[in-house]
Amino acid sequence: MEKITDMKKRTFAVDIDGTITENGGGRIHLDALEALRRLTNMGHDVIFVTGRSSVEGFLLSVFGGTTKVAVGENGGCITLDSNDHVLLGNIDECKHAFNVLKNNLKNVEEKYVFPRMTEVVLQRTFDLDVAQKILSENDLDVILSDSQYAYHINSAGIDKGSGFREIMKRFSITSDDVIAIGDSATDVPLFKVAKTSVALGNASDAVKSEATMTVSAHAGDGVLEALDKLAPRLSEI
Ligand SMILES: O=C(O)COP(=O)(O)O
Ligand SMILES: [Mg+2]
Repeated sequence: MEKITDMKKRTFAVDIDGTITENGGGRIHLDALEALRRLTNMGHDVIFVTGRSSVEGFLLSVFGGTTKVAVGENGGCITLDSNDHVLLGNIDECKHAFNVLKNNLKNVEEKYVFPRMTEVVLQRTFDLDVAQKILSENDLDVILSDSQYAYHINSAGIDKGSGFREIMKRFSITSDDVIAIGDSATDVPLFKVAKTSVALGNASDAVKSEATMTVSAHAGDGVLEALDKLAPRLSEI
């Protein structure tokens, strides 16, 4: 397992819900956030990549003291500053897919979240496989995914991996330098653009099988366990 003992700059691509939050309510695991701030102070980049809005991810980076850029909307939007957003997805085709689902399936309801510019966020109140079948029968080229907190309808080709690749292009980051940390299926595309990927203890076996390493602790405790394994020097500063 790779250890960060050299001072080569790394980029940590970190999920939010189920990764640095303590529970379904979104409360931040403060020790995990402090460890991520320490990594930033050491000269590494720590970038949140989330299914929440990119504004929430950006604000967390400001208040948390990590790198001031965020990928949100499950890869659909990047926020570079308070009024600088890069839209990578197209919300109209997501809204059309939502209406088709609503007309063909019971309990398809939007989730009340912060406003989205590129995707539709749904409550986890219907069978995902049945919904996927309806979308393909209607030739709707969108992605329906489950973060364990919400279902997301994103444009075709839009996921956390494509969103983070946009960051990598803009900041000349190579996969070798990326360490991805996450808990759910929506993080798997992000794992695939990283040389090192960590699935937390609360991740499913399917998600764990897609990561290069797993930890036993859940959420924020799992982030601390992973950083101890990857960056033992962290505790020395
Ligand atoms: O809003 C969600 O779907 C959960 O977001 P996450 O990608 O930070 O886990
Ligand atoms: Mg998550």
